[in-house]
Amino acid sequence: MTELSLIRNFSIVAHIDHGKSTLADRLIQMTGTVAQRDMKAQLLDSMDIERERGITIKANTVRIEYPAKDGKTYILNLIDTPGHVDFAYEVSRSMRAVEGSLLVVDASQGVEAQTLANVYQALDAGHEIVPVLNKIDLPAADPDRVKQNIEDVIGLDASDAVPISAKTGLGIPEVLEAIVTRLPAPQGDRDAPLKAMLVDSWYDPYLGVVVMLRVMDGVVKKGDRIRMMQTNAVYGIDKLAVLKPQMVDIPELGPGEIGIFTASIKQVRDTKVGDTVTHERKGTEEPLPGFKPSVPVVFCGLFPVDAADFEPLRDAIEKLSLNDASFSTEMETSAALGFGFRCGFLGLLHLEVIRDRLEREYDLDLITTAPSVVFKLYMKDGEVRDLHNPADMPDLTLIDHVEEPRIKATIMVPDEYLGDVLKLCQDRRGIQLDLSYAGQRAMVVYDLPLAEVVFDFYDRLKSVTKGYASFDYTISEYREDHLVKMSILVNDEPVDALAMMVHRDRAESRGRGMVEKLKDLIPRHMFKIPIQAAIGGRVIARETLSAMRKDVTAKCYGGDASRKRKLLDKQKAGKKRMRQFGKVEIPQEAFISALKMDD
Ligand SMILES: Nc1nc2c(ncn2[C@@H]2O[C@H](COP(=O)(O)OP(=O)(O)OP(=O)(O)O)[C@@H](O)[C@H]2O)c(=O)[nH]1
Repeated sequence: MTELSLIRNFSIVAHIDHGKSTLADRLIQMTGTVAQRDMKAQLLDSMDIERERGITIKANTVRIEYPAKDGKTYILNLIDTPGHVDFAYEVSRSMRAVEGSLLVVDASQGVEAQTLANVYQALDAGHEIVPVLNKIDLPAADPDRVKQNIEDVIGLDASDAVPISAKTGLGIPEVLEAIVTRLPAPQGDRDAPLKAMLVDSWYDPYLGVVVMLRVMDGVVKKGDRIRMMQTNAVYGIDKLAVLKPQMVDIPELGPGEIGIFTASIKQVRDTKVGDTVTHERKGTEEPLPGFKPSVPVVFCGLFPVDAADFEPLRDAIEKLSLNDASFSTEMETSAALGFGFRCGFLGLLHLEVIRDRLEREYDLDLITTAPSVVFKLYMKDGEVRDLHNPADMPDLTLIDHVEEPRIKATIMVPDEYLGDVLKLCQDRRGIQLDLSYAGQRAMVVYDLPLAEVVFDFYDRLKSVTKGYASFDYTISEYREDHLVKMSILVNDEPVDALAMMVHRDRAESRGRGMVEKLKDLIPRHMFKIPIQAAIGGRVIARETLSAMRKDVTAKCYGGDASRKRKLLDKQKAGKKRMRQFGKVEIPQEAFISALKMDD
């Protein structure tokens, strides 16, 4: 057990690519936590295992021993927080497990949207903050400008910011001293009942569920029986360890300490980030305040291209959800796409990560239906329903009104692109809340409907700003708007996977856009195909795909058999990515492309 005054707990907050991982590696290396010659091998090893097992090894969560200039040896606990906005709630909880943060800002770039979002969370958690200016080895680095930028945009005193190069190692000793001298030691009472926060958890195929915790009060030992206060589940601790970054067993953890335990827990779902862990007997009465579970906000359907892949898809989804409590799934049947799953995600990135893993690691060909948010339906009979799938929208006459989730989005962008960004936000039904400048960069804050952002907002933002904008958001509230379900009919039959919720005022233009695109995306058939967009029974847009005249094999003159076969094989391969719908074949890209909005 370590004396409180010799412990420092911290996290690193940064915008993506500003050097958070490089700095963490450097801190580990400089303190000899991993022997110099093992450094590369070891960190790479754990990454290989990570890839191999498909699990997250918390490479950036580490306990470091640091002999400081004052002659004492300190324990520094660095905890890694998920970097993306989708996990904002979990980040904000895990921030409460530490007392301070290093704020890393790229000295050649300055403050970006995620710098802001992350630093605000650290400030909310009551952190002491040490600004660190990274990449000063770059010719473009301008530490003085970026110091000023931190003061202007964040309002944080940056006069004592530590200039470093995580790449060359310059300034790392100063960072270690700053952690000891400028960040506060934790507080806690060793004699009080056990109160610990569940900071993170992950599934390890060999150990089962691994739980990371931060002890606030009391002492936890190997063999103890503990209770999770939210779920009321009781477990016996099998293994208690600290991460250096490899697991090293430890007999007990006292106040201020951070470590991991295993306890024959089956699913990550049973461990809720932010929950309070106490002893089964003589535990604390009072859980840590402010617990709330994270809820999925973006839903989409995942269907196998080949119906025979349904079982493999089910297995893969089960495996992935073992390690991801925030990914929810249920079976879904679609007239157009057959059997699949309706899946819920914390946000768009979360969706992309899961879909990519299913396709890459499990080698599945998937059709993803348009992402949709959860709408709240206020029915005339007083009931309130959550609508996860536009295809399930009840008859309009039964509904009093519909509410949709809104977000508060912060976008930072160089001046010259501001006009395009404002137009993009305006086109997506945005309401401007704030506009300010820091040097050449503008910061705009918009209130936007999440539904308008879930599809291709990031892509559009990137392309109109040539990649120079940074973006971050938080969900703000549900609000009423005039929202209706738009159906798409191909050859007079509704294609449920293409149904979507739209704002009434935009329905015509969206419908027209959709049918025009579908006309290009659906190959011609031997007959004419009407493509329509409709609201209720009323058609709001219509296109007709004319019939094909020639047989594709006709130009083979019937003579060259091998060529003819090749052509047919090619068609067959193409078909793999097609879905038969009634008499019409719709290629899978139609389901995605048709929904992209062109502004
Ligand atoms: N020139 C220079 N490059 C650096 C320095 N620190 C980090 N980099 C580079 O910047 C890039 C991003 O660094 P990372 O440490 O991966 O950044 P990160 O913030 O952890 O990014 P994510 O892991 O993607 O969130 C890498 O290519 C690094 O090699 C530095 O001090 N100088």
